Amino acid sequence: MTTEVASAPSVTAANPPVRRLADWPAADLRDLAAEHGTPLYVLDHDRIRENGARLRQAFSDAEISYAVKANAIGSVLETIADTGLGAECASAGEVVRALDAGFDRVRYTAVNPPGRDLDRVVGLAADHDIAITVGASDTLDRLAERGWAGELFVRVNPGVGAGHHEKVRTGTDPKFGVPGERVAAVVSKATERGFDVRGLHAHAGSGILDTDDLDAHRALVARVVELVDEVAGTDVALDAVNVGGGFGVPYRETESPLDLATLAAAIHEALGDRDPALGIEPGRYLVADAGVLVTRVNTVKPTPETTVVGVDAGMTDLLRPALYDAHHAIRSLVSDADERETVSTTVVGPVCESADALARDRELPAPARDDLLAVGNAGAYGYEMASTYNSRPRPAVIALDDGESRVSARRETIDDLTRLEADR
Ligand SMILES: Cc1ncc(COP(=O)(O)O)c(C=O)c1O
Ligand SMILES: N[C@@H](CCCC[NH3+])C(=O)O
Repeated sequence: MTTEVASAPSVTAANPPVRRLADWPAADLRDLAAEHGTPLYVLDHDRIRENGARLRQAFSDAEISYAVKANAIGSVLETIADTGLGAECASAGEVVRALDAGFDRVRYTAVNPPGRDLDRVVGLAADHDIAITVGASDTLDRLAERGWAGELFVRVNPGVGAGHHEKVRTGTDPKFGVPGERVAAVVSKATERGFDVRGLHAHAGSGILDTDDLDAHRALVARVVELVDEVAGTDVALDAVNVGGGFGVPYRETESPLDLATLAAAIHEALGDRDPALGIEPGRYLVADAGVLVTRVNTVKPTPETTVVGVDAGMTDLLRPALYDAHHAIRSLVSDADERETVSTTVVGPVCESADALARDRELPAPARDDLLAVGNAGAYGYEMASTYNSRPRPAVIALDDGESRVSARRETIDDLTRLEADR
């Protein structure tokens, strides 16, 4: 079903590098909540296209693959596939969903891949453009056993980690990538086995925003280049490097957006006079500010420390605050917000865990029962990391597209929760 919305959230010709929560029209979000209930994810596909356009402009010479893990809803994937980007996938499930959505180029980054995933991806590669990135010598053996002879990247552990939280700094975590001193040996093994080794891959982490961390991008590229040179010493010429994703977006009002042109220049400078085919694989950057989570206030409880505002979305809908202490902007959608006094609040969900808070110590117009609140930057790693813990059905997802809204994912029901269980 499609519904007209009064006005699509502002899509300006200028394509600003950031869209703040305040830029979303409250009346439209209230209408959508009235029609579809809460909690509700709203994803603006026009904004996703804008984010893609800025990336393509800054990295016009690079192969850009969308990291599907940021948001794998079919309608989002279709929108991104239509812009001509490729897909970076972390599992066979993501590969299948990306191909179904129409991506014609897939990069599968196999992290400790289950055999079932390798079987599926190798099977699909017979008919599709799929390259596989391996981060362990064992994965080469397991691919050879399956008769794989396609395009391959070797993921290196760059020893350079960056990102918004220690749990997302993969570049220094030995779980990810081949250690530097083993890279040349793994590349020669892959070549001897007859794989079409295209190049090296590295990823520093996720949510890299500030200026210091641009240095992390430079250091990562410099390390990859060093390893490409080392491999060249063994007479294998690599013609591509993929420097991963991790491009951050501002979650706080005080943060500035990443300057993509500066980032692209830093990467090119670090590549030096070599001219390998450059690949990048951003996820968050495409979808984060294209999404909000709309939630309704159920309880308001004044306490000596704070006003506890109980809403109907929690860590099962948006895990990031509980998992990473991530900051998401939060805003009242009531029409008389300006007339209310401001109070200090802690916004909590309905889950039986003290980690279940969406925001702590936030000033909000005094919330009342049934008010609607919006949580910003919910388009990346939001619905994707939702769970049914506490037997809570997952929220619905609405797409805004060219002035219309449609359901991208229906609200899960309590009956859905038991659909995998055997008959008793
Ligand atoms: C290998 C790889 N590529 C790309 C990404 C996308 O990261 P982001 O969404 O921060 O751009 C990730 C996630 O951190 C990743 O692990
Ligand atoms: N899930 C993380 C990003 C991790 C990306 C995967 N390597 C987040 O919400 O910030």
